Amino acid sequence: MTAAAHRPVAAVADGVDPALLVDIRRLVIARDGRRLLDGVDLAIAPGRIISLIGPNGAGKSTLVKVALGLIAPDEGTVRRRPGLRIGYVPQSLAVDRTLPLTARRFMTLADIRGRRATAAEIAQALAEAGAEGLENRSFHSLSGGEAKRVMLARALLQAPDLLVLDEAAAHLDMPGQIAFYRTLRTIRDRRGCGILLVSHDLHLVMSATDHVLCLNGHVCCSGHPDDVSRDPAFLALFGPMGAEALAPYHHAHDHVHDHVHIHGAGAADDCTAGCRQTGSTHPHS
Ligand SMILES: Nc1ncnc2c1ncn2[C@@H]1O[C@H](COP(=O)(O)OP(=O)(O)OP(=O)(O)O)[C@@H](O)[C@H]1O
Repeated sequence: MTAAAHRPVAAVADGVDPALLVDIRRLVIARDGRRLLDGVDLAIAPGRIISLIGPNGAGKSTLVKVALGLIAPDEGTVRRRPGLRIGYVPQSLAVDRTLPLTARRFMTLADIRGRRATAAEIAQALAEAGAEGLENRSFHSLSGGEAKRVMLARALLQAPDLLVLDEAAAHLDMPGQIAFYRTLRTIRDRRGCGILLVSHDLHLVMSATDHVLCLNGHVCCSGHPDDVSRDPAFLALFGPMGAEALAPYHHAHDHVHDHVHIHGAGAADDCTAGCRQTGSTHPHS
């Protein structure tokens, strides 16, 4: 964590919705004279699953770091609900394979507000994450899917108001991804927590998400998955394969990009074709 992580973020004086877990407005993050994020709004309410999608280098991880409080905004405001508890599930963990480490030990590496988790709490969290009975397994022997669920269980120990998952379904096969997203929805339903996902898996993201934010430095489009899937900006970014992965959607764009996007296979050369911004994730906008 950098020194910037400890800098206080600006508070929004007016129009604050105290129910929001995270409230980001007109965010600018600039590095080396380049705006990595430009004018981004993101509001995360309890009980909502929000997915960040976008091509490589779109700023998804940067936005997550801002939401987590690891990066302070250069412009704009970031407000987190006072006392907000965040559970973070990384894409993967680099754990020294020479270290003997059971799943239980792994889960106690982080304190729960100054104390160690009890065996019962660990068992309960593992069960909720769909990793029941893995306590005594070597962490290194777990499959990608099992390790992901143990990391989710560890995040649940924090009784999070907000779960943040970076590349939630990475390293999981299709059945594993479907099952994992189903687990996330169950957790959301049971706990009422907000969930912020970063994912490259358009199909699953769309099927499991309440709200999608399509980033490419700025918010290209956002809204319900059905709507985003018909947005010309989305189609320009992700091309025919993206269009196939998603239901058609309606969205008007009123800005024209002045830069070329990084695209996946089959994508258009850029998203100047009708890419005009009207979308916002913010209920106040
Ligand atoms: N500290 C930094 N200094 C300069 N540039 C940075 C810094 N951090 C990130 N970037 C750049 O900002 C852009 C966005 O990076 P970021 O990791 O947020 O994208 P991403 O959408 O998560 O990408 P990916 O899908 O490839 O993981 C990239 O071009 C990256 O090189």
